[in-house]
Amino acid sequence: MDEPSVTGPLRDAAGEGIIHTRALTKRYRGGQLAVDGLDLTVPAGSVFGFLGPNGSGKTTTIRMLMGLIEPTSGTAHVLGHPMPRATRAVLPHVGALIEGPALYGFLSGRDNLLRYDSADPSADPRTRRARVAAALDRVGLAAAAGKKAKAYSLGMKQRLGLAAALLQPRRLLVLDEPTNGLDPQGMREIRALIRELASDGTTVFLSSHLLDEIEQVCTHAAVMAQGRLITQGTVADLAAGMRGRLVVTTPDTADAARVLKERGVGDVAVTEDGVTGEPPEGELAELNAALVAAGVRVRGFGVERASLEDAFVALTGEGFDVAG
Ligand SMILES: Nc1ncnc2c1ncn2[C@@H]1O[C@H](COP(=O)(O)OP(=O)(O)OP(=O)(O)O)[C@@H](O)[C@H]1O
Repeated sequence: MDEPSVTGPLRDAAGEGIIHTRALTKRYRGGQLAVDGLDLTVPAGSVFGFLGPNGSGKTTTIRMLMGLIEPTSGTAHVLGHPMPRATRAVLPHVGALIEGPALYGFLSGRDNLLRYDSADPSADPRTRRARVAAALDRVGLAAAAGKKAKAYSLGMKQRLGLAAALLQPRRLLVLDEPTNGLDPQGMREIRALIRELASDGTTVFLSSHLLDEIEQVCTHAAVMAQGRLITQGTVADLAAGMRGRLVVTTPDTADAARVLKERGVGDVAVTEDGVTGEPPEGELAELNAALVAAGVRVRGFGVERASLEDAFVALTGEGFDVAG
């Protein structure tokens, strides 16, 4: 048996990331190329957003990372070990919430976790009750622990799934669309919980098709489209790569548009309450002064930061118009 054992501190192998893939590729039997030559590096301690529209290959990638399916070609390392070869050694250090938690509706939240933990050969039965109580507390389900899971809201079920992932100390949490199907309040709660989990050093890898979710929660992101990696980096760098947009709020839109064009501003567009354009290379204050000198009543003036959505559209040439 040449399966590597995970002893001592798990490595961020040679600084190569908690997750590291090279040319990772999956072609399903039907011929569908779901993941195509993926090179992914997830830094230790990051909250890493894996972003892409439905069908872009996120779940397939996660299933390869977790050793659930074999890649067609390429390699994947998790915590410094090759997957799927080291699956049994690596998975006890990874908390995963993939495709919704599998719950028994007739059991209470607490009993679901007790049952889940007792199915884990690496879990110590002597500390089981205490660990279950701590995990329930962590996700804010202590008060509802005795309720049957079928009476839980979707958000509570999702929290219970997270609690299951937290029953043991984890180096890495892998969450596949953790807020899918939740209402805005439920989404806020799960996002706050993810931030909190990350603040104690756990690396979190989460997939999402929601750009604003990635912007709110993640330090790093990778963008997928049609099985291919479009870009990866810090969220700040991805958005900063975009130049943003000049926004002038004014009732005098025609005059404002004329002045901006005269001053060489590109892509000038009139909106309901003003004019927008490409940010100028030169001094912003001079442009503002020119508007005022031309009698334009300027009520707001500035460059709006580009969003990750702008970055995505610019990178892929597509909108990010996918429904929940
Ligand atoms: N078991 C399978 N057999 C054949 N094709 C598959 C299988 N699973 C996924 N696919 C296809 O592979 C592509 C990528 O799917 P995948 O589920 O990885 O994308 P995703 O980004 O996770 O999307 P979603 O958010 O909808 O799950 C899709 O075209 C999908 O139809």
